Amino acid sequence: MSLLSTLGLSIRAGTRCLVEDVHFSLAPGDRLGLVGESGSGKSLTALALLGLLPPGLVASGSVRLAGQQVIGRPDRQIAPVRGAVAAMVFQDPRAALDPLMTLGAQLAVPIRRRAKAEGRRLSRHDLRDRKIAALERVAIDAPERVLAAFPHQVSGGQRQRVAIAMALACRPQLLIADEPTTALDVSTQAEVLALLDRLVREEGLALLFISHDLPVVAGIAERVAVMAAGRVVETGPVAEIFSTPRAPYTQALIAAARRLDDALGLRR
Ligand SMILES: Nc1ncnc2c1ncn2[C@@H]1O[C@H](COP(=O)(O)OP(=O)(O)OP(=O)(O)O)[C@@H](O)[C@H]1O
Repeated sequence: MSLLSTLGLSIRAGTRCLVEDVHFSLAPGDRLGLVGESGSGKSLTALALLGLLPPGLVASGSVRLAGQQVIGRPDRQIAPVRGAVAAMVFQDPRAALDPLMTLGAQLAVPIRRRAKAEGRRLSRHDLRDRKIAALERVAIDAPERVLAAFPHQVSGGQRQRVAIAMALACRPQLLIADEPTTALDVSTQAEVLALLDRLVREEGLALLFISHDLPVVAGIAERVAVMAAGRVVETGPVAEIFSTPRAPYTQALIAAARRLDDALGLRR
């Protein structure tokens, strides 16, 4: 059974259609990249998958998450499915983190929620051990210091690592990562991508990785869906999309990536 499947997913703001007729599916452990230029509808698609569209936007069609229909269901019915199955990492970890709470207090929230779902009570000692283990899992040096810090007191890369640790603390089956490295400098981007790649592999997670950057997507996903102007224009295995892109928009994306490689002297 698919973990996530969409069929004819459309999103409207009044009479304006922002996303149209999107369909794809993810089985447990699959890694799908959703690529497209800014404004093509990637983020709205991701939000609609979890029933998290902002007010004023309306989704139609079908989204099934772990067998449950998301579209048209009230949030109180979707929230437990969402919490048990999926977690999301965003472009700007500052938006996902509370600036007035220490990172340790924020990390405690999903750890406690997970323990409660498993019917366990955590002692202060257990909670601390789990917080440290969660930060070690995302390769944070000096976890004690990071737990005591507020978000502005650590680097952008460390903030994103904490956000990833919080997402994984829910023990999801599916991780949705929306431009998770775009706000980071180039060397930190590479480190966070390598970390995500390792964690997804080790935990056997399904991954929906969203980016405007086709080479980045190609490095982490097995299949790619290319979006342009609110529609999926092409879907296929990464190697096939690179070697024989059919849609003119995909051809242009690949040509642009190759020109950049040439300019940087990365291709011979
Ligand atoms: N709340 C909203 N109300 C109306 N239109 C919106 C709203 N949010 C997004 N849009 C519009 O929907 C379209 C798709 O936006 P979306 O954020 O999904 O694009 P994206 O591909 O994720 O782009 P980016 O990479 O820049 O985040 C854009 O034209 C955007 O302006």
